[in-house]
Amino acid sequence: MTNASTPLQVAKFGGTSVADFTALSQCASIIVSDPTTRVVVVSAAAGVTNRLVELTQADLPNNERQRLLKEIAAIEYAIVDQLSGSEIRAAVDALLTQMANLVDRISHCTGDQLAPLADSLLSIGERCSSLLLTQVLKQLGVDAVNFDVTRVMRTDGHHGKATPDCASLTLNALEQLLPLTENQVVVTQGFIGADDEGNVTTLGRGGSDFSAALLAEALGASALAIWTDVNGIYSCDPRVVVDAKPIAELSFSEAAEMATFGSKILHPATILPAQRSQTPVFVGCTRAPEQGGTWIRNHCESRPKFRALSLRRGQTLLTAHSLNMLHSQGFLAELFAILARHRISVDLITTSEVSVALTLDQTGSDSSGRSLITEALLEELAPLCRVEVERDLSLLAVIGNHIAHTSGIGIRVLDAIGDSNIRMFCQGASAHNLCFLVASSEVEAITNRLHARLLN
Ligand SMILES: Nc1ncnc2c1ncn2[C@@H]1O[C@H](COP(=O)(O)OP(=O)(O)O)[C@@H](O)[C@H]1O
Ligand SMILES: N[C@@H](CC(=O)OP(=O)(O)O)C(=O)O
Repeated sequence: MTNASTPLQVAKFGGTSVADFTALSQCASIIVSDPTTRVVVVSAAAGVTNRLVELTQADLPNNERQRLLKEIAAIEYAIVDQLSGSEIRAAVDALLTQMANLVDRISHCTGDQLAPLADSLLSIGERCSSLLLTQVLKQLGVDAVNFDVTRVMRTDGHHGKATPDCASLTLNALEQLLPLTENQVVVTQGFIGADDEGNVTTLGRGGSDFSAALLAEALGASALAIWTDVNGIYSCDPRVVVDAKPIAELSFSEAAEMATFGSKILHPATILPAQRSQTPVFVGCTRAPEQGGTWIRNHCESRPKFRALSLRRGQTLLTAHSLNMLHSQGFLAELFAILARHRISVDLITTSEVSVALTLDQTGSDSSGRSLITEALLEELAPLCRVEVERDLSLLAVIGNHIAHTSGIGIRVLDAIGDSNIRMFCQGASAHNLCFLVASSEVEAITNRLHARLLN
């Protein structure tokens, strides 16, 4: 643990915050404005990880491959061109050469070799950003050092969605990273780690928030700041509800519910380490830090009945039908064991006498972007039950406090849903949310009606 008299803040900057030279300069001025910011975690520049994900496909046509490589190089060199010194250009050259070599190896590889190469390739975006931000800071006269996070972020070997080993991370971070913070600002990468053998792993899409929260916990940080493209957490995604309101203060449990139910602003796993270590989390806008943002803490003054709406698109409803389920024991255990073998965790669940409907947890979904429902899974389920899969659904969650114990909520929610068809409705497991699945084509209209009725 750090000494309480020398507070250390971890700041994380997301993709849009490191997208170009102007954005990086804004990150630098935020870092400089608070001398307690000693550890900085960065994501890949906006659009880079999406392109790298496309490049992980072994069968991508060569012209597509070349186009994507050029687009990534253009993003990184547009920043390098604004920096002085030949060393930074040489360092970026080396990373981009490594990227091209990995893409070439991926195009010739099959089976099990693909996943480790894909993670090494995905790591290039974050590696470029940390190099570039370090240089921007140095040019401002800040003593900054680029730190390879794979030295400390130990994970299991599950490529694409690796699980961090918090005990190893803490030991490594206290030994190798913390001492550097005494005299320098340490700039490092989110999203990536390494297994016991040193192979690069990734924590799942959007995983940089999670990396930053884990590092903050490991270092005993006084606060974690998540800098992004909005000035805090709103009562709903402002891209969906234009009159969504910023929230000044949230409790850890409210923020965790929001993140879990799809508020993209925070990776779903971010709150857990912060809550465990009681590290306050600030969310603010890199472009406009003076506007303030949202503080997430253990206790907060207000505990409104309705706090926010979260929506998660791209949901898949899997319904397993089997007459063997009727009055039998162990059917669900068998079903869940198969799902567990395929590393799928179940999100929502409802049952009838002969069927069980469930949605799959896409928390920090696999970096490859592949569907969780694979042919191998369906083959294994076939002898147990008939499976029906429905796609293009969205999950809408009402997040608040003591919702389960408040009369009259159901009617208000159903009234806002109107004539639309609901594919699943869940309430009761948590006292603080109520959620339902609807067709994706209708979710925005329903969200706006619900926001107007419950949150305006
Ligand atoms: N409740 C919410 N409040 C604020 N932003 C939200 C919310 N839900 C979703 N978002 C979206 O999250 C985006 C920021 O997340 P993300 O794009 O992952 O940022 P970054 O790249 O900085 O990590 C915002 O632009 C906003 O559209
Ligand atoms: N670059 C990774 C990790 C990440 O967290 O990015 P962002 O902070 O921009 O959401 C991704 O796009 O998944």
